Amino acid sequence: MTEERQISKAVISRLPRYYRYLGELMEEGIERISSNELSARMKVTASQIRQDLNNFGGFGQQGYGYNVKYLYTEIARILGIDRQHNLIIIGAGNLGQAIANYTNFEKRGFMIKGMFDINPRLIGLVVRGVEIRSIDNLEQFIVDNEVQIAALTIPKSKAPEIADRLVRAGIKAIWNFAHTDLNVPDDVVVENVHLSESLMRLSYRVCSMQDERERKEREKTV
Ligand SMILES: NC(=O)c1ccc[n+]([C@@H]2O[C@H](COP(=O)([O-])OP(=O)(O)OC[C@H]3O[C@@H](n4cnc5c(N)ncnc54)[C@H](O)[C@@H]3O)[C@@H](O)[C@H]2O)c1
Repeated sequence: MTEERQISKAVISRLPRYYRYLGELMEEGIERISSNELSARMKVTASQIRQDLNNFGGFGQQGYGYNVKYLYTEIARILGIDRQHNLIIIGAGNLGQAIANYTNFEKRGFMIKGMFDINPRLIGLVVRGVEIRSIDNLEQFIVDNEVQIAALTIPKSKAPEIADRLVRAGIKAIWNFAHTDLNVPDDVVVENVHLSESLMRLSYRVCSMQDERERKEREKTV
């Protein structure tokens, strides 16, 4: 993974989208694609695509385009989704159970090994084959199951304390859904997922468009 360290965060953040489009191309039986065709599908400029994909030694060939399967496999390798990651979910409420019920994570190599909660009414229940366990058994479970990633779907007031426990137990990656920023050591990565922030961005865009339409209407009537 040494060469990947130089790739900018912006490029890395775009790779999952390339991966999704390439997967769709493979499903359609398309074996190769030019940057122009990919650009039309993805609605990003062909030069952006060339720049992004050139980071990996240029999978494209003049006059041939990109080999879809090769690019798909390489991006999977770069993202590390060609290997298995063991994952646990902390907080087996609405969101935790929704994540456990989603089957596609396993197809990407993310194996949900266990769920943890403090609610005695939930402990012992099984969600799509994944048992909900007492948080008391967290540390031992992490070691026994070589868990690398923990999804945090607990109230924000509990998140810092649980994050500390996870880090002490050896967790290296936290998928944080709790609405709070976590303080973790440098060798632990956190990916925050906040649906409400995404909705706020959507709100801004829809309101801006509406304001613009109203401004134009007013100009017409003046
Ligand atoms: N990031 C997002 O986009 C997003 C979206 C929805 C909800 N959330 C947040 O995710 C969290 C969960 O939401 P929800 O709707 O599933 O809530 P929920 O109340 O249904 O589930 C929370 C679960 O966490 C458990 N819990 C509480 N303290 C715990 C602890 N110390 N250890 C283990 N388990 C503990 C509770 O018993 C409960 O089962 C909330 O903080 C919510 O604000 C985030």
